[in-house]
Amino acid sequence: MASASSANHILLSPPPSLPSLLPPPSTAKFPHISFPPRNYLSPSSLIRSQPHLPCFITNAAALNTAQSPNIVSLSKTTDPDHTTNTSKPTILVSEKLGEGGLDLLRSFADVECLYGMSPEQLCKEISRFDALIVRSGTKVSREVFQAANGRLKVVGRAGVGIDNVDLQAATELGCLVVNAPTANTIAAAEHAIALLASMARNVAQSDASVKSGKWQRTKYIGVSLVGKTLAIMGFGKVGSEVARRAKGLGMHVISHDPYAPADRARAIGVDLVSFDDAISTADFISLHMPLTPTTSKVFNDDTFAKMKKGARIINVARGGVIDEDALVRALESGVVSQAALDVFSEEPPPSDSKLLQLENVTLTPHLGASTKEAQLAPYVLLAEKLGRLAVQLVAGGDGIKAVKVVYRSARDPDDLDTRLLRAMIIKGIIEPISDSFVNLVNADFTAKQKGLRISEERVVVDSSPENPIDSIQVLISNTESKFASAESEHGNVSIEGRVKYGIPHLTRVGSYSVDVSLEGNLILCRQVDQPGMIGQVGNILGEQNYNVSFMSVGRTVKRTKAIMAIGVDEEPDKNTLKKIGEVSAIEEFVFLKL
Ligand SMILES: NC(=O)C1=CN([C@@H]2O[C@H](COP(=O)(O)OP(=O)(O)OC[C@H]3O[C@@H](n4cnc5c(N)ncnc54)[C@H](O)[C@@H]3O)[C@@H](O)[C@H]2O)C=CC1
Ligand SMILES: O=C(O)C(=O)COP(=O)(O)O
Repeated sequence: MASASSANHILLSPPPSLPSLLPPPSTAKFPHISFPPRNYLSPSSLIRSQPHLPCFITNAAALNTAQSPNIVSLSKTTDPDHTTNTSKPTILVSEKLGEGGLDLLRSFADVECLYGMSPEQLCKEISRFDALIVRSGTKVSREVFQAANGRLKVVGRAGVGIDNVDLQAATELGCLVVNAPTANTIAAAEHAIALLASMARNVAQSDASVKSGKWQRTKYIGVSLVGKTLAIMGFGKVGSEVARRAKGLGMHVISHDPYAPADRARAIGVDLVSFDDAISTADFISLHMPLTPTTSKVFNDDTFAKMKKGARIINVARGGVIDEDALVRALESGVVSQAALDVFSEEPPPSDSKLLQLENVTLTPHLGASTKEAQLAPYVLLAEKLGRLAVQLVAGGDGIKAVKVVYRSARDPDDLDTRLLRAMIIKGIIEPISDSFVNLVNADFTAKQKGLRISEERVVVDSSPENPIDSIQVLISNTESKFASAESEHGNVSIEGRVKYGIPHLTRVGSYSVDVSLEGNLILCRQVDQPGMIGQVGNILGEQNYNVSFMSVGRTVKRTKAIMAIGVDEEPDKNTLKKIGEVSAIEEFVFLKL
């Protein structure tokens, strides 16, 4: 998949069987790295909000490090005149990212956030930076790469679409471009469905009408979705999620995508059809292809003319795939009866854009990726916490040789890219017992160096396909636990966790079920399952003013043995822990720092 062509370039072509963000074959020369489709575990959210790692490092993990000179050199910064060396790389963030993400970037780089720059300002500033992080609002043009004067090594796109980055110029000028293609997939799909349903029922229009004092029940009679045909144009990550949801609404779903595998579509009950068949038979047309030279203005006078009269269009992809003047004409003539648009060829659209004036158009300001969930990476956090917890359960910690990770998910195992999770588990295991700083780039290498073998298993389970992962289990074999109850029947130290309501939870220790959020500190006790245990331990902690944040009791058989998981805000002193250990019904206990 990856190949290096010269000292300064990382060249990647999409995996042969997978659709890429870019149209094959010409883009194989671009230095853009894309991940397999339907990988919900990408680090997009990291860069957006809680990054343990920035996106460009993440993407570099797809490569052999020997093939990634740009990444390697990022840690050594030279000014444009090559006169001074600084120890930290410099990163320019030109659009808003979450504070957690910025903090992490700041831990290894000098980060400057300059939001709302004009193109001229960006060109003026860029030569001071080794890396640039953008979202969809910054145009990284040839001029920007040229103005960088050779210093800019990587452009990280915190999101999917990389149409705002001049990839050709990046290639020519030796700059790596990476994106984070998956964390906002669900957000974008849900937004498409929101627009589909609200358009069909005139929600935005009637809302404005009621708020202006009117009560127009007849004017806003809508159309039903059930039994209608929806054409998904671009059956990639977002498109296929829209398809799943539309099937749930009782729609007949077809799709056009020249590169999508038919069996993947069939598995969701979607027929892949030609472009003309899709647009001529659909009642609703939802756009999910990338903006490329091939797809630019692919919806134009000619194609609108082929549509079923009165078709309705949703665009959560890119404004540029539609010729907006042609759309206005189609809307005015009734060829297209309604449109719901999240994206525009120019953002924000100019105030005199006709699209802003037509009542049969619903508009949102590029909100596709803007959900709280798309900005978080709870699974990544879960993975790290499980690693951290597992290592603390091992007697003598650093003797760990083999770790097995079991990912349970309703999704096809081939769709589960676990690189980031594996890296975070390794980080969680290694960092507490060594001085190493582990990130996605060096995780596998560091594990190998420490003689740690990591094996992974993906198990399909019957759970909600909405969740990328149902649970993650970390097993450490050939070792003794300092908390014997954490050992499974096969003698492995075993813990399991899930993301619940967006928060990582510990759900199993050994063969005991528990249910505690992985925050703060944790005391695990095994005791005789009898009344009054929670009170006794709670009192000991309370007497010393230690605040208990949660408690959960798990047992295998009633009135025999139970595990109590107690969350505490602060680390109890030795004396308090000793007192807990002296409670007669408590057989063993361990204090764990999360
Ligand atoms: N509104 C928003 O906030 C968001 C917008 N997006 C946009 O959605 C687009 C799709 O995102 P993903 O599904 O993650 O990308 P993806 O790469 O998984 O899917 C794109 C699909 O389009 C197909 N395609 C390429 N050329 C085509 C053509 N001429 N006709 C039909 N299909 C074609 C590809 O084969 C691929 O299957 C992104 O490129 C981005 O521009 C993505 C996330 C959020
Ligand atoms: O990820 C994408 O392609 C998007 O369109 C989201 O853009 P944003 O990061 O919200 O500016």
